[in-house]
Amino acid sequence: MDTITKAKKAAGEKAASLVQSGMLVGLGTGSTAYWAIEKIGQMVKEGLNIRAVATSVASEQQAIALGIPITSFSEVQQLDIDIDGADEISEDLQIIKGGGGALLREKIVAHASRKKVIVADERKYVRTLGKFPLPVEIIPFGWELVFKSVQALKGSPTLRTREDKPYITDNGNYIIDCLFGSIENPEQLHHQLKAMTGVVETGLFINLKPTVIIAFENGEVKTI
Ligand SMILES: O=C[C@H](O)[C@H](O)[C@H](O)COP(=O)(O)O
Repeated sequence: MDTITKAKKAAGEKAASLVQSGMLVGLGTGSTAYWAIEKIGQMVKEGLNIRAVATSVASEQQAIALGIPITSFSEVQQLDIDIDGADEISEDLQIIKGGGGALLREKIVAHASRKKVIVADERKYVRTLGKFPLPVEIIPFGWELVFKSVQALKGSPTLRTREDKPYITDNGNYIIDCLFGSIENPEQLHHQLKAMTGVVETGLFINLKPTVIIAFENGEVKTI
Protein backbone atom coordinates (compact mmCIF):
# COMPACT_ATOMS: atom_id res chain seq x y z
CA MET A 1 0.00 0.00 0.00
CA ASP A 2 1.50 3.42 -0.94
CA THR A 3 1.90 6.20 1.64
CA ILE A 4 -1.09 8.23 0.38
CA THR A 5 -3.40 5.21 0.55
CA LYS A 6 -2.05 4.51 4.05
CA ALA A 7 -2.84 8.12 5.03
CA LYS A 8 -6.39 7.85 3.64
CA LYS A 9 -6.88 4.61 5.58
CA ALA A 10 -5.55 6.17 8.78
CA ALA A 11 -7.89 9.17 8.46
CA GLY A 12 -10.89 7.01 7.64
CA GLU A 13 -10.28 4.61 10.52
CA LYS A 14 -9.72 7.44 13.00
CA ALA A 15 -13.11 8.89 12.01
CA ALA A 16 -14.78 5.47 12.30
CA SER A 17 -13.59 5.30 15.91
CA LEU A 18 -15.98 8.20 16.67
CA VAL A 19 -18.99 6.03 15.78
CA GLN A 20 -20.83 4.49 18.73
CA SER A 21 -23.67 2.00 19.11
CA GLY A 22 -27.10 3.52 18.68
CA MET A 23 -25.91 6.19 16.24
CA LEU A 24 -27.41 7.10 12.89
CA VAL A 25 -24.44 7.53 10.57
CA GLY A 26 -23.90 9.28 7.23
CA LEU A 27 -21.52 7.37 4.96
CA GLY A 28 -19.50 9.52 2.60
CA THR A 29 -18.16 8.75 -0.85
CA GLY A 30 -14.67 8.42 -2.30
CA SER A 31 -11.38 6.69 -1.70
CA THR A 32 -10.92 8.09 1.84
CA ALA A 33 -14.49 7.62 3.12
CA TYR A 34 -14.11 4.08 1.73
CA TRP A 35 -11.77 3.24 4.60
CA ALA A 36 -14.15 4.62 7.20
CA ILE A 37 -16.93 2.44 5.75
CA GLU A 38 -14.66 -0.62 5.77
CA LYS A 39 -13.80 -0.01 9.43
CA ILE A 40 -17.45 0.59 10.38
CA GLY A 41 -18.30 -2.67 8.60
CA GLN A 42 -15.74 -4.47 10.74
CA MET A 43 -17.15 -2.80 13.89
CA VAL A 44 -20.68 -3.90 12.91
CA LYS A 45 -19.45 -7.49 12.61
CA GLU A 46 -18.06 -7.09 16.14
CA GLY A 47 -21.43 -5.95 17.51
CA LEU A 48 -21.71 -2.21 16.77
CA ASN A 49 -25.39 -1.39 16.41
CA ILE A 50 -25.97 1.46 13.95
CA ARG A 51 -28.03 2.44 10.94
CA ALA A 52 -26.58 4.40 8.07
CA VAL A 53 -27.59 6.64 5.18
CA ALA A 54 -25.19 6.47 2.23
CA THR A 55 -24.24 9.44 0.05
CA SER A 56 -23.96 7.45 -3.19
CA VAL A 57 -24.98 4.22 -4.80
CA ALA A 58 -21.34 3.06 -4.61
CA SER A 59 -21.10 3.66 -0.85
CA GLU A 60 -24.47 2.06 -0.27
CA GLN A 61 -23.36 -1.04 -2.16
CA GLN A 62 -20.13 -1.17 -0.15
CA ALA A 63 -22.08 -0.81 3.12
CA ILE A 64 -24.61 -3.51 2.17
CA ALA A 65 -21.79 -5.90 1.23
CA LEU A 66 -20.25 -5.30 4.68
CA GLY A 67 -23.55 -5.91 6.48
CA ILE A 68 -24.07 -2.28 7.61
CA PRO A 69 -27.83 -1.70 8.08
CA ILE A 70 -29.04 0.99 5.66
CA THR A 71 -31.85 3.43 6.34
CA SER A 72 -33.18 6.51 4.52
CA PHE A 73 -34.73 9.91 5.17
CA SER A 74 -38.17 8.32 4.92
CA GLU A 75 -37.36 6.72 8.29
CA VAL A 76 -35.00 9.17 9.99
CA GLN A 77 -34.83 12.97 10.06
CA GLN A 78 -31.46 13.60 11.64
CA LEU A 79 -28.16 11.76 11.76
CA ASP A 80 -25.67 11.77 14.63
CA ILE A 81 -22.49 11.79 12.58
CA ASP A 82 -21.46 12.03 8.93
CA ILE A 83 -18.02 10.91 7.75
CA ASP A 84 -16.98 12.10 4.31
CA GLY A 85 -13.97 13.01 2.21
CA ALA A 86 -13.00 16.28 0.53
CA ASP A 87 -11.18 17.51 -2.54
CA GLU A 88 -9.88 20.70 -0.91
CA ILE A 89 -10.08 22.08 2.62
CA SER A 90 -8.97 25.65 3.22
CA GLU A 91 -7.33 26.91 6.38
CA ASP A 92 -10.67 28.42 7.45
CA LEU A 93 -12.33 25.04 6.87
CA GLN A 94 -14.30 25.84 3.75
CA ILE A 95 -14.47 22.78 1.52
CA ILE A 96 -14.69 21.68 -2.10
CA LYS A 97 -16.34 18.31 -2.66
CA GLY A 98 -17.72 16.43 -5.63
CA GLY A 99 -14.63 15.04 -7.33
CA GLY A 100 -16.41 11.70 -7.27
CA GLY A 101 -19.71 13.21 -8.42
CA ALA A 102 -21.60 12.68 -5.16
CA LEU A 103 -21.79 16.30 -3.96
CA LEU A 104 -25.58 16.66 -3.90
CA ARG A 105 -26.35 13.66 -1.70
CA GLU A 106 -23.24 14.44 0.33
CA LYS A 107 -24.52 17.93 1.08
CA ILE A 108 -28.00 16.70 1.99
CA VAL A 109 -26.49 14.13 4.37
CA ALA A 110 -23.97 16.59 5.86
CA HIS A 111 -26.70 19.15 6.58
CA ALA A 112 -28.82 16.45 8.22
CA SER A 113 -25.99 15.43 10.57
CA ARG A 114 -25.25 16.89 13.98
CA LYS A 115 -21.53 16.15 13.71
CA LYS A 116 -19.72 16.44 10.39
CA VAL A 117 -16.37 14.72 10.09
CA ILE A 118 -14.19 15.32 7.05
CA VAL A 119 -11.37 12.89 6.35
CA ALA A 120 -8.49 13.65 4.01
CA ASP A 121 -4.84 13.17 3.33
CA GLU A 122 -2.48 16.11 3.70
CA ARG A 123 -2.55 17.02 -0.03
CA LYS A 124 -6.13 18.30 0.35
CA TYR A 125 -5.31 20.91 2.99
CA VAL A 126 -4.68 24.25 1.24
CA ARG A 127 -4.40 27.94 2.08
CA THR A 128 -7.17 29.03 -0.35
CA LEU A 129 -9.65 26.98 -2.37
CA GLY A 130 -9.55 26.94 -6.15
CA LYS A 131 -6.79 24.77 -7.51
CA PHE A 132 -9.20 21.84 -7.65
CA PRO A 133 -11.88 22.58 -10.30
CA LEU A 134 -15.17 23.20 -8.51
CA PRO A 135 -17.76 20.53 -9.36
CA VAL A 136 -21.24 21.90 -9.98
CA GLU A 137 -24.21 19.56 -10.51
CA ILE A 138 -26.56 20.83 -13.22
CA ILE A 139 -29.72 19.74 -14.98
CA PRO A 140 -28.97 18.16 -18.40
CA PHE A 141 -31.63 20.24 -20.22
CA GLY A 142 -30.06 23.49 -21.35
CA TRP A 143 -26.73 22.71 -19.69
CA GLU A 144 -25.00 24.78 -22.39
CA LEU A 145 -26.70 27.91 -20.99
CA VAL A 146 -25.35 27.28 -17.50
CA PHE A 147 -21.96 26.68 -19.08
CA LYS A 148 -22.10 30.15 -20.66
CA SER A 149 -23.30 31.76 -17.42
CA VAL A 150 -20.30 30.27 -15.60
CA GLN A 151 -18.01 31.70 -18.29
CA ALA A 152 -19.68 35.10 -17.81
CA LEU A 153 -18.70 34.80 -14.14
CA LYS A 154 -15.05 34.48 -15.33
CA GLY A 155 -15.10 30.75 -14.68
CA SER A 156 -13.66 28.11 -16.93
CA PRO A 157 -16.08 25.16 -17.01
CA THR A 158 -15.58 21.68 -18.45
CA LEU A 159 -18.42 19.22 -18.87
CA ARG A 160 -17.42 16.04 -17.02
CA THR A 161 -17.44 13.02 -19.30
CA ARG A 162 -17.05 9.29 -18.97
CA GLU A 163 -16.24 7.17 -22.02
CA ASP A 164 -16.84 10.20 -24.28
CA LYS A 165 -20.38 10.74 -22.96
CA PRO A 166 -21.55 13.21 -20.30
CA TYR A 167 -20.98 11.82 -16.81
CA ILE A 168 -24.36 11.16 -15.14
CA THR A 169 -24.69 11.55 -11.37
CA ASP A 170 -26.70 9.20 -9.14
CA ASN A 171 -29.47 11.83 -9.48
CA GLY A 172 -29.49 11.77 -13.29
CA ASN A 173 -27.73 15.12 -13.69
CA TYR A 174 -24.52 16.41 -15.30
CA ILE A 175 -21.45 17.85 -13.62
CA ILE A 176 -19.39 20.78 -14.84
CA ASP A 177 -15.93 21.20 -13.28
CA CYS A 178 -15.17 24.90 -13.03
CA LEU A 179 -11.89 26.73 -12.53
CA PHE A 180 -12.21 30.22 -11.04
CA GLY A 181 -8.61 30.74 -9.98
CA SER A 182 -8.12 31.31 -6.29
CA ILE A 183 -11.57 31.42 -4.61
CA GLU A 184 -11.30 34.31 -2.17
CA ASN A 185 -15.00 34.39 -1.27
CA PRO A 186 -16.44 30.86 -1.45
CA GLU A 187 -19.77 31.87 0.07
CA GLN A 188 -20.39 34.55 -2.56
CA LEU A 189 -19.38 32.23 -5.40
CA HIS A 190 -21.65 29.50 -4.07
CA HIS A 191 -24.62 31.90 -4.02
CA GLN A 192 -23.83 33.27 -7.50
CA LEU A 193 -23.79 29.76 -8.93
CA LYS A 194 -26.91 28.63 -7.06
CA ALA A 195 -28.78 31.60 -8.48
CA MET A 196 -28.34 30.24 -12.03
CA THR A 197 -31.39 28.37 -13.30
CA GLY A 198 -30.31 24.81 -14.02
CA VAL A 199 -27.76 24.61 -11.22
CA VAL A 200 -28.80 21.96 -8.73
CA GLU A 201 -25.95 22.27 -6.23
CA THR A 202 -22.35 23.36 -5.97
CA GLY A 203 -19.43 21.48 -4.47
CA LEU A 204 -18.71 24.37 -2.11
CA PHE A 205 -19.49 23.22 1.42
CA ILE A 206 -19.63 26.50 3.28
CA ASN A 207 -19.62 27.11 7.03
CA LEU A 208 -20.15 23.43 7.77
CA LYS A 209 -18.11 23.72 11.00
CA PRO A 210 -16.65 20.27 10.47
CA THR A 211 -14.21 18.24 12.52
CA VAL A 212 -11.39 17.67 10.04
CA ILE A 213 -9.12 14.64 10.32
CA ILE A 214 -5.99 15.01 8.23
CA ALA A 215 -3.55 12.14 7.83
CA PHE A 216 0.03 12.74 6.76
CA GLU A 217 2.28 10.57 4.67
CA ASN A 218 4.66 10.25 7.64
CA GLY A 219 1.91 8.44 9.56
CA GLU A 220 0.81 11.39 11.70
CA VAL A 221 -2.95 12.01 12.05
CA LYS A 222 -4.21 15.44 13.16
CA THR A 223 -7.72 16.47 14.16
CA ILE A 224 -8.55 20.11 13.44
O1 LIG B 1 -18.02 13.27 -4.87
C1 LIG B 1 -17.13 12.81 -4.18
C2 LIG B 1 -16.77 13.28 -2.86
O2 LIG B 1 -17.00 14.63 -2.60
C3 LIG B 1 -15.45 12.78 -2.30
O3 LIG B 1 -15.63 12.74 -0.91
C4 LIG B 1 -14.27 13.65 -2.66
O4 LIG B 1 -14.17 13.73 -4.06
C5 LIG B 1 -12.97 13.10 -2.07
O5 LIG B 1 -12.71 11.84 -2.60
P1 LIG B 1 -11.35 11.10 -2.30
O6 LIG B 1 -11.31 10.77 -0.84
O7 LIG B 1 -11.40 9.88 -3.18
O8 LIG B 1 -10.23 12.01 -2.73
